Amino acid sequence: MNRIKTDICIIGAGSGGLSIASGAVQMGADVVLIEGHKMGGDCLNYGCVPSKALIAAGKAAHAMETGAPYGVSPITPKVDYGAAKDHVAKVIGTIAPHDSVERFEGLGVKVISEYGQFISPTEVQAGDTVITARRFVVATGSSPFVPPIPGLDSVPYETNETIFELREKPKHLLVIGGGPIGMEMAQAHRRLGSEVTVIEGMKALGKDDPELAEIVLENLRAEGIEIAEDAMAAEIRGKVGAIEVEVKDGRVFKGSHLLMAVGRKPNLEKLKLDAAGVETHRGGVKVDDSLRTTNRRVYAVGDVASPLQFTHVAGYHAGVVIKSMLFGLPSKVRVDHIPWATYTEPELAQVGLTEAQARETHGDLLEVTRIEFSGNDRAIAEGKTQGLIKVMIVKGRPVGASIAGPQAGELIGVWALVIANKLKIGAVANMVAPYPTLGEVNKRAAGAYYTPRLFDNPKVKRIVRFVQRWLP
Ligand SMILES: Cc1cc2nc3c(=O)[nH]c(=O)nc-3n(C[C@H](O)[C@H](O)[C@H](O)COP(=O)(O)OP(=O)(O)OC[C@H]3O[C@@H](n4cnc5c(N)ncnc54)[C@H](O)[C@@H]3O)c2cc1C
Ligand SMILES: NC(=O)c1ccc[n+]([C@@H]2O[C@H](COP(=O)([O-])OP(=O)(O)OC[C@H]3O[C@@H](n4cnc5c(N)ncnc54)[C@H](O)[C@@H]3O)[C@@H](O)[C@H]2O)c1
Repeated sequence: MNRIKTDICIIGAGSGGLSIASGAVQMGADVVLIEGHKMGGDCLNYGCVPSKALIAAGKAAHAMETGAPYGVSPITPKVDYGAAKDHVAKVIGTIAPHDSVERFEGLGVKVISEYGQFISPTEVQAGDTVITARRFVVATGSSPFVPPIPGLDSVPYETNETIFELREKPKHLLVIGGGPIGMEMAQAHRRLGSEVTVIEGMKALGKDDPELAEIVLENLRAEGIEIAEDAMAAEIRGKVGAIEVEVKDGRVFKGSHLLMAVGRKPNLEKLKLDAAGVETHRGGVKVDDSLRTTNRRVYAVGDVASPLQFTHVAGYHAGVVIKSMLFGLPSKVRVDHIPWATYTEPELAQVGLTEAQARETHGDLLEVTRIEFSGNDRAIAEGKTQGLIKVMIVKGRPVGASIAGPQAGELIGVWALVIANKLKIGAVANMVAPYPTLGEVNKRAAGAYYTPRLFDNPKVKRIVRFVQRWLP
């Protein structure tokens, strides 16, 4: 057995583990990084990167069919689904060197390509190496949750770990789960020429503001995607090419392929956390607000420790634990400033509280400004006027923002900045936005806060009339 002593041992080389490894080693710590499968984790190999690449292929196809309003004759694109998957693989391949063993070893990290498991509160074994470390980080991510729906064990199905390698275009894709994975994949496949049915047990895009989610769902339906809500999958039957999903109320949906997208389960099995005295709960590793587990030497970050399962959250966690592990400084996580975006078209993005959450927390103190994209000149020029931004404001400070519309994922950045730094709404209202940009909706949403205060205010009118009388 080889033995290594190090400052920091990280288990899992996905978004969280890689960020910690590169940060810690470049600041002078000795770092061991253990990865049992693919460097880059879910985001690079089975998540964000391939999904956005497939969405890009779908957009290219969709553009060919929707040129008429611009004077460009629409044509039905000839989609080579396999070639679209080549594009996906190429994108992964382009980004992969950044997350590779070679790059990390070049930075000075010792990378071990094995699964790791705790053998004591201060030791992890990976293959034939035992690592003793001052601090450990569990960054093992999550995997697709596949519920025990009767019949599913005898029917072929895809998950996010297999769909990006599928080469034959599904004639009719059934998607169980109307969350971000389900809806992004539904639209990409529809645009690439598959029929698509989404079967959602409750409300599709249910974690977002329902009014804004509806704008997206309306557009997806208009593109030909069938979205069945209140449709909890109860039984699955059939074989490749002929699959049936029966939902609780007896409705039956038929398709050729099935994608399971009903949420995630934390990757805990291989870790033997008991040996380290690290406790878990249903959602993953139990952590305090410094991301420390019940063993104070062990931290946990990213999907394995967070209900907010996003790459940027894993990256944010990395910063929090680096501060604590490397400098021994107090460091706590916040969740109120975490944005997210779903990359359908139109996109759907959120930071802070939704209107309903803000109403519940702040009651009558809440003011909500609303601006539709239909009044934005750039949106009009591009023919993308479907969209709405809402900003939730309490005593002059935004506590949440929700956007459905073109590039909502980019536009939410301004509100993420404002909420992270607890800025006043005036910070956005005072900004000069270049014309004509979609970003002007942010400024207009901030300006709308002042509209009743300035334009519908008799006191302001009296003052202006008074000053005008005396001005030379
Ligand atoms: C289809 C899809 C699309 C997504 N799109 C987005 C998006 O657009 N934007 C966004 O922000 N997020 C997106 N996500 C979520 C994002 O991928 C995750 O939040 C992110 O990857 C979590 O990072 P992580 O470091 O916690 O885990 P991961 O990236 O999953 O990395 C964990 C790593 O640990 C390894 N591992 C597990 N157990 C062990 C062990 N015992 N020993 C050694 N190694 C181990 C795994 O092999 C894996 O490589 C998407 C997810 C999916 C599935
Ligand atoms: N753009 C992004 O940032 C992005 C994209 C994809 C995934 N992700 C991350 O991955 C996570 C997982 O995504 P997801 O879409 O798998 O999960 P999710 O939990 O967000 O959505 C799953 C959906 O499946 C439904 N469901 C559960 N059981 C069902 C059943 N038996 N029949 C029908 N419907 C059922 C749920 O009601 C829910 O709406 C997300 O929460 C997010 O953190 C992010």
